[in-house]
Amino acid sequence: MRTNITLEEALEILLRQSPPIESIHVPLLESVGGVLAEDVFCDVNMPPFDKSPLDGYAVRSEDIKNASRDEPIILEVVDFIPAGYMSRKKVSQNQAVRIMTGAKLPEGVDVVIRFEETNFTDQEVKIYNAYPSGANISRMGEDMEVGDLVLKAGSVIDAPEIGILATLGKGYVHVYRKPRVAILATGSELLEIQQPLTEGKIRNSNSYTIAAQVKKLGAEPLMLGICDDDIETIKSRLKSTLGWADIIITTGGVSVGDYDLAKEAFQEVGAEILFWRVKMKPGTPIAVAKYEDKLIFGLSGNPAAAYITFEQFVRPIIQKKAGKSTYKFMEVHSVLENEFNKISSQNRFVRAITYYKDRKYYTKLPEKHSSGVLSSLAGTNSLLYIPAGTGPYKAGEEIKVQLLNHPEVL
Ligand SMILES: Nc1nc2c(c(=O)[nH]1)N[C@H]1C(S)=C(S)[C@@H](COP(=O)(O)OP(=O)(O)OC[C@H]3O[C@@H](n4cnc5c(N)ncnc54)[C@H](O)[C@@H]3O)O[C@H]1N2
Ligand code: MOO
Repeated sequence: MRTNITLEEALEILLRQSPPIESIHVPLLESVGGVLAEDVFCDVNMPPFDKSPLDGYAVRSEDIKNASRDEPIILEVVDFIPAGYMSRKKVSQNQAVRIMTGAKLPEGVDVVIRFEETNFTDQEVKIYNAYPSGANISRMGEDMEVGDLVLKAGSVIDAPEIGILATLGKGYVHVYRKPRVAILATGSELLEIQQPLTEGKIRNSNSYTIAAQVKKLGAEPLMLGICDDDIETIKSRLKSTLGWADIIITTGGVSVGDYDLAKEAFQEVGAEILFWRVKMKPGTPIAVAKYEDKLIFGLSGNPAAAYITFEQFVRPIIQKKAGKSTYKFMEVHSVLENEFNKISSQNRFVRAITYYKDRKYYTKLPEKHSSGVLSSLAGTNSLLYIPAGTGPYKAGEEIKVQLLNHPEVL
């Protein structure tokens, strides 16, 4: 078992252990939020024909090359083409067709002129300007061409991707199955959230915070409830979910206390501990084990430590298992608005609120930031990264923050 490793080493070990899970075939709209498991190539030109992007008149540029305000060119209107219909006529010299947005251009024309720039009757149209050949025409294939790689495996499916897949006629799509994440809160001090508080007890908030984090990533959480600091109970809860879950997260019981039993329980159900303790604050005592192709994360019971270590370690693994091709946060340089005096011998993440104003990022830190404090996480959207040995930081200094709601753009 490796211990006291760096953040980078921990992530490398975890990413190595996390191939994507299998793909499934789902109806198009059910794929929203999922990750595409196949490269999608275009098999139809879009648009499939040269079309008019305007309501107006399709004409021959040659006929109108001498048009001016004082001496407009008059063309004979020989047809009318609504979208969805096509003209059988070939447009000849000094002729025009009235055409609607989206309609296929008839043979012979090479310019479309919007209504507002013309004067017209049913029989003829007056043109006041010359236009170069090709003006106001949407060319066949200008959006997508046959053979184009339009969506890459690993892309997250959002509304635009759904539109593209619909354009290509895909009623069903291959996506990676959502990772299943079981969550167990260990600690004899814990009560279910509906229970009234009794002496020495607190409610289990961690499972809910983590289930929300899992849900936000598009994965499937399953809360296994609370369990006493009793190794047999922890083991039986783990065993009951090893068949279902791709990832198990426990909170509490990973430090060095008499009742810190998580690691032992992981080993006794047959999992191999990959590492215990990472050089970071908060959440140092994190333990991770591997059981077949599943990972078991033992996170600190401290609510903010659990939240932050989830973001650093569990989130990238859920994303990688879900088939995503990016699983880092966007990192930006930002101006610190308040001072941060703590000097740490370990890398530290501090919850923060980061905003953008006048072409700069600014970051403010809530007053409370200890790993046992949950309340000040509310409203935060970023983590200030403090490398080991640096600090104190003064207000106005430039610092680096991770934006928790923005993935890195490749
Ligand atoms: N002698 C030492 N003691 C501790 C050390 C150490 O190095 N030496 N490390 C400290 C650090 S740092 C952390 S972090 C904690 C981690 O401890 P555990 O992971 O074993 O967590 P617990 O002791 O079970 O709980 C910590 C704290 O969080 C509360 N908690 C637990 N579960 C929940 C839950 N589901 N919802 C809300 N709150 C929860 C729990 O009551 C404790 O107050 O160890 C330090 N000790
Ligand atoms: O590692 Mo602990 O979460 O700092 O208190």
